[in-house]
Amino acid sequence: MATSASKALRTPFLKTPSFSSKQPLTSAFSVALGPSRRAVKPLVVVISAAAGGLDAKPTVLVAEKLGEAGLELLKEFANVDCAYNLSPEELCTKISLCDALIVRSGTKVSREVFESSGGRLKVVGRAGVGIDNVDLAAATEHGCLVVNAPTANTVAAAEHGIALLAAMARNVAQADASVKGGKWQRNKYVGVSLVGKTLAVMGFGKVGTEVARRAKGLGMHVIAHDPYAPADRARAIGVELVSFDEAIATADFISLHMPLTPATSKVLNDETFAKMKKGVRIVNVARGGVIDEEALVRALDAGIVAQAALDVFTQEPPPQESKLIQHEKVTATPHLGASTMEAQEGVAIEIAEAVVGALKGELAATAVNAPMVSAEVLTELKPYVVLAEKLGRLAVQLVAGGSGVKTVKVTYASARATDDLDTRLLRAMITKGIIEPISSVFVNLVNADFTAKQRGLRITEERIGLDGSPENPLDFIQVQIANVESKFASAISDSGEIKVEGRVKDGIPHLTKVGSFEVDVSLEGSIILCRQVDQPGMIGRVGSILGEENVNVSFMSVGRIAPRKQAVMAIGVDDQPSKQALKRIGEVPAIEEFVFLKL
Ligand SMILES: NC(=O)c1ccc[n+]([C@@H]2O[C@H](COP(=O)([O-])OP(=O)(O)OC[C@H]3O[C@@H](n4cnc5c(N)ncnc54)[C@H](O)[C@@H]3O)[C@@H](O)[C@H]2O)c1
Ligand SMILES: O=C(O)[C@H](O)COP(=O)(O)O
Repeated sequence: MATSASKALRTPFLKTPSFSSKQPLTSAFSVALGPSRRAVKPLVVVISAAAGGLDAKPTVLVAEKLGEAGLELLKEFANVDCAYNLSPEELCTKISLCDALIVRSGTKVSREVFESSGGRLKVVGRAGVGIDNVDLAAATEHGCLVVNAPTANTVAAAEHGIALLAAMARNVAQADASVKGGKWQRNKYVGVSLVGKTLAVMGFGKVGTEVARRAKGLGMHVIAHDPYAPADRARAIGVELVSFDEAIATADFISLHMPLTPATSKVLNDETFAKMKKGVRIVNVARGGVIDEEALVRALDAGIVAQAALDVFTQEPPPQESKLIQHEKVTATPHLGASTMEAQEGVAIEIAEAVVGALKGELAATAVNAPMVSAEVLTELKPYVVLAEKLGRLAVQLVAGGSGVKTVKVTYASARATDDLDTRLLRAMITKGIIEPISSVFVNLVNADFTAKQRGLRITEERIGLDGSPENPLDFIQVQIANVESKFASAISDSGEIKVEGRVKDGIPHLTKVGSFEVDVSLEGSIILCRQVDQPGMIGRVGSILGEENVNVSFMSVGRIAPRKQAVMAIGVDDQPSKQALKRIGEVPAIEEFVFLKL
């Protein structure tokens, strides 16, 4: 609680916003391996999640079958509730008792799920790649981290794609059904060869790349379309990246490997089927929604598409009477791409480690809805992260009640090149520091920008380039709040904003400027700021009041404009002073205003 007195305004102990008790925010890294197996180390920020009390274990709801090794890992750290085939209503009811949720593709993690969690759900783990069944916007708005397991099922999906490609080309499934039906139709099931044929891989990511590699081994000519894939990665395995139109117009086989997004939804439709080579064959192990399924039935009937092999469907399971799955030219499997023993074991371990790591606030798995910050950068920024949050907390507590905080300017002074200083984490922590003391909202790296925007808080960032050694990422951080009045008038800078500035010294964040006054107090415990007429004995007088009131002083510093003129005294205290102690400080004749700020 911030408390202040301004003799000029005669408003001692202004009522200020209270702190809500929230779970602590800790930072963690996560590590993901991309298709090139290069380590990418995204940062995630999650909350220790023992909602049942400090010592209670967190609860993880596993809503779809997960490999045993993953469950064992989870059980070492959390209470694990395996509850499969929950209805949406049952999931919403259960979720309020859970800190983490693990799903595969069969569970819709809708906005209602996040709303029903009452803020307890901190991590959603998707045991697989596709996160189209998770409402990411809702997760972000609720500060819930979403992690996935992006690498463990890549090979399984690619192998299933190749299996479908070959099975389709040689009518394996249809011929098998025919033999089991007592027939021997050798002429009916004459297939087509793969060798020498052109395969268009649509989506040249992890699975697409592995499919391309394998198809080349089968002697196919492989082209790929992916607007975001680097050409050199394709070239390295002898694949040419081409436009969408060229890919679909020249391919004998098309294999789909892009995510389902607004841009890829129904990307194969009447119009695009019409541009394909007559007799093209299509494999889909990506997502059903990338194909307009009714248009595919028309294209199959018209002979534009000779055959399709589908592992995924718009609706899963598809209705039994679906013309598509009943079509004799269609081979269908029930979303089996990731379903190998090896992949499921790998996915289970990958997601369990990610979720446990996230719940612990340690190294966690891949964050889907948080910015990526490398592990090295995070280690380096750690003390500045603390500084950023504390400066935000200080600045907002200096705002006079009734002044709405709308515009915040953050200045980073650094000798580093602009592209060598990632400030997203710092901005998120300043946002947290500013918003949390004045609301009941929980802010973390996941929802900081969203929460600021929602509250109409505009945070602008500016860099001051310094000469000198770029050894330290930052020299100082300055937070300014414009267009507000302050309950501590001395915090207003010459240009009219509340201004606080801080530096990291020996790994400890320090407050080094308030308004136009230089101070130096470590940002630990709480702070009392006093403006006084500079004169001998002030430190002693305030110090003895605090001593008599049993408040331990950790630090004291005086910043003044000139000897015997106005000065600001910053006092670091370990304990919260009583109202009586603050009243006595306010009664010291030379003190013109003071404020108590909780960090
Ligand atoms: N059937 C299964 O069981 C199964 C298993 C694993 C993955 N999948 C699905 O396969 C797909 C690919 O998975 P991944 O691990 O390779 O993902 P990935 O992110 O590594 O690759 C996806 C690629 O698609 C590209 N892309 C995005 N938009 C595109 C567009 N408009 N056109 C073309 N390319 C586009 C991306 O640039 C990326 O390179 C996902 O939809 C995933 O859910 C299915
Ligand atoms: O996106 C994925 O990882 C695959 O579609 C696998 O989904 P599943 O975990 O439901 O098998």
